[in-house]
Amino acid sequence: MAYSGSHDLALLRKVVVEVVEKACHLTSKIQKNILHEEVLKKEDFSPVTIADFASQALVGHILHQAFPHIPMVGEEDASALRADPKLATKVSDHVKEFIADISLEEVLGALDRGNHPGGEGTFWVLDPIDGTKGFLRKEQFAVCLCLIENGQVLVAALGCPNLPIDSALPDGEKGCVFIGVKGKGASQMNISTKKEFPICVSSSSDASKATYVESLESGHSSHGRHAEIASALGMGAPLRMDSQCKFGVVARGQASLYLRISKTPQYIWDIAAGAMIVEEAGGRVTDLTGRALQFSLGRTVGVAALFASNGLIHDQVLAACAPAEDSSHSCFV
Ligand SMILES: Nc1ncnc2c1ncn2[C@@H]1O[C@H](COP(=O)(O)O)[C@@H](OP(=O)(O)O)[C@H]1O
Ligand SMILES: [Mg+2]
Ligand SMILES: [Mg+2]
Ligand SMILES: [Mg+2]
Repeated sequence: MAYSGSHDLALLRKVVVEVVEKACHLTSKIQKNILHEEVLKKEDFSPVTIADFASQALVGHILHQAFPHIPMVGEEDASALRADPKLATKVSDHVKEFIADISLEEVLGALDRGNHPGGEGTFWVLDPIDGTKGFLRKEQFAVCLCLIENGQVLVAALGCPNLPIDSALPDGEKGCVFIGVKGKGASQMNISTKKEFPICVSSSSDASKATYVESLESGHSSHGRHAEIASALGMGAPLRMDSQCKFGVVARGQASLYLRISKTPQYIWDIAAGAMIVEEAGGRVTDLTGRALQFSLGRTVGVAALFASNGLIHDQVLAACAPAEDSSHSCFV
């Protein structure tokens, strides 16, 4: 459906793509030589690195300069860095490679811009590195940014520096950005050449011939439950990868289904940008009961289990999910 609000979507798209590209360059550079002491453990034992912090500071600062009145929901904040001045300086030095005159205090302030609670209204949603575990394994990760207005994603970009541009050439050139604009479709851009082309989901309506994709980390979603659903549909083995690259892979038709049956309510920064890009590419994203995801509930989407498909096989997947699904997976609000 065409957007009829007051935002200039073309301008937003330009800024979103440029800032995500910058964050891809920054994070890729850090990924090559990341040191053990540059990785912290959060309270939930998940890792966070200087690259996550630097990426959020860079994106937060640039967006604040361009759109001072739009707040941001971001995964990270500056509290760990305020307690560790040496690490804070490292982060700041990386950001300075892109914004020469930024001060340490501005870097920390830009990071803390991610503390917005979400809900109704207009705000950015940023995952400065999605798939930090993949990032540390030198595998897939994504910089994920979108703008949400009253629960609707207007513009989204997924920067995937390590994803092969052509899925038929897994050892070929890597680095693409998936882009979605409300009502205008989705595209894939090559990070180095800037060449861009429209993408669409696969046209296969035969679930038994479909490829599905899931997290590489078995602790992030239930590989066992996914396998039961895949088996009921007659699907083969999954493709596994970290991060919202999985949404990109569905959006460009490389896979027809992304299953994410988790036990905890999913954060909007892990889902919103990728889900919108799949929908703009012609696919569908819902919880396991077929309800659309909600991005106006706060910092989570309220549900722990969801899937993205090419649309054509969506009802078949819903039917396969239905019999054994534990209702506690479906809604937490
Ligand atoms: N136990 C868990 N259950 C569900 N999701 C989890 C999880 N632990 C971490 N995550 C989320 O899974 C995301 C990575 O997903 P994936 O497995 O698809 O790469 C993480 O994003 P970050 O890497 O940004 O922290 C984190 O938010
Ligand atoms: Mg994290
Ligand atoms: Mg994430
Ligand atoms: Mg993250």
